[in-house]
Amino acid sequence: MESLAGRAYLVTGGGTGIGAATARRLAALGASVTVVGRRGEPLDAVVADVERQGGHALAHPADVRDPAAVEAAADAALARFGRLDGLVNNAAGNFVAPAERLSANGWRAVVDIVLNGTWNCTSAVARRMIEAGTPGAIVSVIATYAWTGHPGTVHSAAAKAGVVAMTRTLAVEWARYGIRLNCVAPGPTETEGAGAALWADDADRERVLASVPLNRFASAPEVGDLVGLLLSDRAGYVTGSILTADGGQSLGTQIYGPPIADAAAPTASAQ
Ligand SMILES: CCC/C=C/C(=O)SCCNC(=O)CCNC(=O)[C@H](O)C(C)(C)COP(=O)([O-])OP(=O)([O-])OC[C@H]1O[C@@H](n2cnc3c(N)ncnc32)[C@H](O)[C@@H]1OP(=O)([O-])[O-]
Ligand SMILES: NC(=O)C1=CN([C@@H]2O[C@H](COP(=O)(O)OP(=O)(O)OC[C@H]3O[C@@H](n4cnc5c(N)ncnc54)[C@H](OP(=O)(O)O)[C@@H]3O)[C@@H](O)[C@H]2O)C=CC1
Repeated sequence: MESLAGRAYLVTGGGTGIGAATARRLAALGASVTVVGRRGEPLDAVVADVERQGGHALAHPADVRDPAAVEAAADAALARFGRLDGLVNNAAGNFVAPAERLSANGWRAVVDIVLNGTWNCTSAVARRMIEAGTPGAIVSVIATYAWTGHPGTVHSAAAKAGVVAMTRTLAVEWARYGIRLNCVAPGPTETEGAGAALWADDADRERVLASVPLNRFASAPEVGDLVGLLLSDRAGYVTGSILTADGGQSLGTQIYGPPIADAAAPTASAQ
């Protein structure tokens, strides 16, 4: 099993869903975690949880769209834990809107959080690591529609594609500092945020489920595990890569022969 003992990471969107599960996972692997998000309350709950398990965590409310607030978050993490070994870019905003009805502000809100926010955090954390001579790793949580596209979420698809290009560019540029950058691309994952934004009713959920060959949603902790793996030394030769964990969704569904639902295959479990 990988270990992150003694290391310190910043996790954006660390108060809910995949971000909270990731923060808990990193803490369980021995890392100190600074969780960042706009609302203080969910961040505090994650910190309390980590501390109950004997770990170390800090809540720092900040909007990733605000470069000064992100700089302050990185400073607070350094001041508290004395080092920064990397970052998880997990904060995001999303909603379904037909592109022809998407307002300029709607586009800007999502692209600012996902693309500019990722840059603000990546730049703030990496500059401090470079200055301190600390090698480390950055993982950004994207979505497979960064390369397939996704009708209904053009803002998010375009922004996540930008994060992929940023990751690949900086993986080469910052290799000389020992900083690895990778992405995790989860498929539909059971979280309140995604549920509200993307599959608000049963019919939507069923449609999403039917698009996944493994026929289930991912859980937030299993995505958090993969982030932990990519941050760890077990992935020490992995950089500029995308780890897809989407139950096969981006490969499409069977269109020839009988529908998969008619076959007597068991439902895949999380084990
Ligand atoms: C495979 C699955 C992949 C999953 C990926 C995920 O990311 S899941 C993660 C999911 N988790 C989350 O998404 C959690 C975080 N999400 C959020 O904070 C919000 O959803 C946010 C992204 C809108 C940002 O909030 P904010 O306070 O910065 O912004 P604001 O409220 O001021 O609005 C700005 C503009 O957007 C407009 N607009 C908003 N909604 C809709 C809509 N449904 N329809 C149309 N338009 C909409 C709104 O009208 C306004 O434009 P206007 O009227 O001025 O022209
Ligand atoms: N769930 C899914 O099916 C999938 C999710 N993903 C990706 O996983 C990541 C996590 O999503 P998920 O856990 O599902 O959803 P959540 O809505 O739970 O997570 C989004 C987090 O981002 C934070 N956030 C949003 N805007 C900002 C901002 N401007 N500044 C700082 N923090 C912000 C939110 O906290 P707050 O509101 O307090 O700021 C929240 O904690 C996202 O990158 C998403 O795109 C990818 C593929 C599938």
